[in-house]
Amino acid sequence: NVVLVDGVILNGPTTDAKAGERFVEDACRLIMEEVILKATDIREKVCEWRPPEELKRLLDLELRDAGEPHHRLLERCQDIIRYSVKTNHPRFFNQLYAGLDYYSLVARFMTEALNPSVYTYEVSPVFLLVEEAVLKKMIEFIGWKEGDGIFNPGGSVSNMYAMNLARYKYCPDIKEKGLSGLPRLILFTSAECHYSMKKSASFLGIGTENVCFVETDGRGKMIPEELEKRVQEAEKEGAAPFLVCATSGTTVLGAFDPLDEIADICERHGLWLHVDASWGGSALMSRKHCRLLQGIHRADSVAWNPHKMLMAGIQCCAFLVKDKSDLLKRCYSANASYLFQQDKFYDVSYDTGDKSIQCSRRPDAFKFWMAWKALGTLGLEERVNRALALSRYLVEEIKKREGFKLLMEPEYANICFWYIPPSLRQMEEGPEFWAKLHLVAPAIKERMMKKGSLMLGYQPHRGKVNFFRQVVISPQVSREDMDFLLDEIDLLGRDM
Ligand SMILES: O=C(O)c1cc(=O)cc(C(=O)O)o1
Repeated sequence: NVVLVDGVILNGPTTDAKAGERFVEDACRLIMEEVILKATDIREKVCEWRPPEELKRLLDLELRDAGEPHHRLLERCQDIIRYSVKTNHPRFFNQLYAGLDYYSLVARFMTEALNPSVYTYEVSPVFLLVEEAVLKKMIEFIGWKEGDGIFNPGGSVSNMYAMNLARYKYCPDIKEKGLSGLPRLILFTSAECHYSMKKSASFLGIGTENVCFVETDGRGKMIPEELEKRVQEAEKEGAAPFLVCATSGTTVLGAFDPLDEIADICERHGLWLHVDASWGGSALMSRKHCRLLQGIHRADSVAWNPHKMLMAGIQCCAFLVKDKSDLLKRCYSANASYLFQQDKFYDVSYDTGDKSIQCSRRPDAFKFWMAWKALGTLGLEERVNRALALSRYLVEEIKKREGFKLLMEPEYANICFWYIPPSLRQMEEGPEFWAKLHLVAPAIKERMMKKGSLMLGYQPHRGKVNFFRQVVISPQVSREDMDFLLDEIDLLGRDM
């Protein structure tokens, strides 16, 4: 007997599971062949550049009334892969993330298929325990005996959490009473800090005018004496300093702030110390390089993104808090009765989702856990050490090559340099020289993307004209790739 409600047949399932399963199998085969097997093949192009208007036509993005047959969908999947940048490619150096970790990729496949939301133990028993285990281990590497934390959708969100948590610690009433009646809160960070400091200050209603950008030295490191001076000035003005955000591994230069000296100042003035180690935090896994973050155990909170140097797959971002009480939960919880029932049959302290500003949340810790489980701490340490050794190799090669000029001696995996084409090499380094040099990197970048041979970031930075920023991360990158990088830039730019 057919059951009809509002003209809809309710008997039996409607989706054709068999067809769907076949589509999944075909699509997985396509992904294996077109992405994974080619991911590290340097004969493949890093990108298949097309201008936006042309790409819109090629992809036929319009959504229509009628669906499309599977064979047509598979063709579209092929196009989408073809025109997507191959961030796994050994010569993708464009961002602070790169490369393919096979173990974290499997974790990503699994969580996409399982599709959990990490708010309660009842829905995500495994992934909540995985998150707890990973946070615990990361806290150990920071040097805290215990603490708290949560995985966030981005390092910017972690920095926002830190700012809000520091403010909440400073005046807990804000959660209920809001901003009215607050003193003029001031936070301090370095002139090299991540742009999410400004985003966070505006988003949280602190105001970007109340972010004090402390001067840095020639290598991009915050000057403690300058910080002390700015804090005292703010106190004299009757403002309310509450937070210092230091950076371990700045975005462009890869600079590490002197954390011990900064922590001394925070202790003296009773300020929350947040360390944005989104990029540099991974050096904590290396016994050789962890000294870059000397003093990080004195921080009140840390942002650390395993999706960067440790290749856990975008996004994988931990926000860690030294306070082991339930400060994080008190600050963010809203006790939704339909998720965080207190009368459940199990220990509800495992329902950790209320520590987050999010409701639905992806199991991002699992990507990192799988890679860590596969490689071990020693394998991850080796990954960091190799990336920094390869960086050192490149620095020495640049020093040997005519036409390449380092901005500075790097501390980490960011190698910033100019390429000076032969036409400019005899010019005196005056305004005209710099004006002409400013045009070189963007032009070489255009040529490399249209050729698909390489992707490397460039930027102007604090008065310096456009320069390249090479970032070394992936174990699939070889010395030969470093040589290729310099050869290719010279090949693409020598006629400029
Ligand atoms: O997560 C990243 O890969 C990332 C985050 C940034 O803020 C900036 C950059 C970058 O400049 O490449 O990368």
